[in-house]
Amino acid sequence: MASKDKGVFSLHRLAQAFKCAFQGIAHVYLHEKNFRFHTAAAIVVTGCGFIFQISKVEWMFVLFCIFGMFVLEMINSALERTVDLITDEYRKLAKQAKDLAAGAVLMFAILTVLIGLIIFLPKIFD
Ligand SMILES: Nc1ncnc2c1ncn2[C@@H]1O[C@H](COP(=O)(O)OP(=O)(O)OP(=O)(O)O)[C@@H](O)[C@H]1O
Repeated sequence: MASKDKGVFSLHRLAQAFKCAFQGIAHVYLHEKNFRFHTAAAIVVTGCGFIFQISKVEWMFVLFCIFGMFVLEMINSALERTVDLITDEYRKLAKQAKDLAAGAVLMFAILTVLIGLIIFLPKIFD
């Protein structure tokens, strides 16, 4: 019966899903300083995009980096909370899980910096 109900489209359920998603975004913004740092960086980079009048394709790369960073940071935070929910003891697997997620964020941050340099450095020197 419950699985049947899930298949039925409901505006109320859709609104609930959006509400939960926005609560997640508000939570990560309020509780994760890295997320606030990414937000500040995103505002600066967006400003630079307008100042240097970057092309449509460059905007696509910039937006991909900005939203990719937000998404990864949120997944990292979700994983940290999940691990903390499972154990508050020191566990090798808990360390690996958290370090892997942090490593994924770092990898994307490096990509973001490289793309930023490729787009903005030539314009700065022009
Ligand atoms: N239960 C645990 N067992 C083993 N190692 C852990 C455990 N919890 C955390 N660690 C280690 O401590 C590091 C920091 O963990 P923590 O949960 O404090 O994340 P953080 O990087 O401080 O998070 P934030 O992004 O919120 O600053 C992890 O990357 C991991 O190496």
